[in-house]
Amino acid sequence: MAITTVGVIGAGQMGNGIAHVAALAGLDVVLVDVKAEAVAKALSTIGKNLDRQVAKGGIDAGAKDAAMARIQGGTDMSALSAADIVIEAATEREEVKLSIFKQVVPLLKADAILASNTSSISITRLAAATDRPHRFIGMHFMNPVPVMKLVEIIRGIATDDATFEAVQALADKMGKTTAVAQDYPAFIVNRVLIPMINEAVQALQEGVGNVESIDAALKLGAAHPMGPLALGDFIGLDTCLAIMRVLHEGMGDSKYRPSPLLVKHVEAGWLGKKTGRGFYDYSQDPPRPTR
Ligand SMILES: CC(=O)CC(=O)SCCNC(=O)CCNC(=O)[C@H](O)C(C)(C)COP(=O)(O)OP(=O)(O)OC[C@H]1O[C@@H](n2cnc3c(N)ncnc32)[C@H](O)[C@@H]1OP(=O)(O)O
Ligand SMILES: NC(=O)C1=CN([C@@H]2O[C@H](COP(=O)(O)OP(=O)(O)OC[C@H]3O[C@@H](n4cnc5c(N)ncnc54)[C@H](OP(=O)(O)O)[C@@H]3O)[C@@H](O)[C@H]2O)C=CC1
Repeated sequence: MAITTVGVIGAGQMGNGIAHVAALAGLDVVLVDVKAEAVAKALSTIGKNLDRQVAKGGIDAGAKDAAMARIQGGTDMSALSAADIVIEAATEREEVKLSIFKQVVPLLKADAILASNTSSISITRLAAATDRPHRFIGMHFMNPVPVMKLVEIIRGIATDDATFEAVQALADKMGKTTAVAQDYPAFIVNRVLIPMINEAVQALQEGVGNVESIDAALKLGAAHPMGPLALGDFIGLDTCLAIMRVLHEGMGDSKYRPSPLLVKHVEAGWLGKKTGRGFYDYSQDPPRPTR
């Protein structure tokens, strides 16, 4: 099945990145969110990120304009009826995703693929709540989507071969390399990465180091491009906590216990870069460590 139109649900940091890369790959994109402001912000971010690629000589201005023209943004879910595949990239909460699928499934083409960009939630369980478990799959992009090479593909227990092959071909067309993960809590990347971030928060809580020393230690001592606390802020601390909770519950092992300091940050609404404060204060330039 040839995919020419991609629907994206959720115009946050991942949704805008997925729309950006799909449009640049020559696909038509329908980007929907519950809030018109989120769609407007996403379109503006995509424009800025494409400008950056033009300025660096990666693409020409014509390619930017053509990509922008291929993206139709809005709040009307019925626009997704044109899509050959819909990639759900809304907030990492199972009840949000389930309510989206309930609303969207009746609008889709009979043979459309439904994919979730979930960071951690069972693909089999999400698929079972739709009318098409065989055409449901995990298509997990990494942040920032225009930069990171990987797409993790997660098959649910019912995902058929045609769906898997179509999604692998789509990832190729979008210039990504794929890694296949089995459907266990948080799959591969986040099974390893998010407990590392959680451990850095726990080390901060215990006073093993401060924000600056913990991030410097991993950047300079283990060649990570960002320190774990800056990376947590970049991902979103709400998303990190949601993933830890899925791991904790799904594996039933106390080693995945979320750090109480991570919980407190989320309770305070200090979700990281997207809210202006996390382990760093982003109102300062450069961002200032908060502890
Ligand atoms: C939670 C999950 O479910 C899964 C996940 O995604 S986990 C998170 C995975 N991501 C990571 O681990 C990211 C780690 N960090 C990095 O790789 C780097 O710090 C970074 C790529 C984000 C920034 O790199 P940097 O060298 O500090 O900055 P900078 O030089 O400005 O940018 C490098 C390139 O990325 C581009 N870029 C940076 N941020 C970007 C963004 N948000 N959107 C688009 N492009 C971006 C820049 O234009 C630049 O492009 P060129 O190479 O063509 O020049
Ligand atoms: N952040 C990351 O590094 C990565 C995240 N992911 C996954 O991608 C998904 C999105 O994450 P991310 O982009 O960071 O999150 P964001 O918080 O940036 O964006 C989520 C968007 O979804 C919107 N939304 C919420 N409910 C609905 C709904 N019912 N219908 C349509 N849109 C809705 C939100 O609106 P509002 O703000 O109004 O709630 C927001 O605009 C999550 O599943 C996450 O786990 C995957 C890889 C990396």
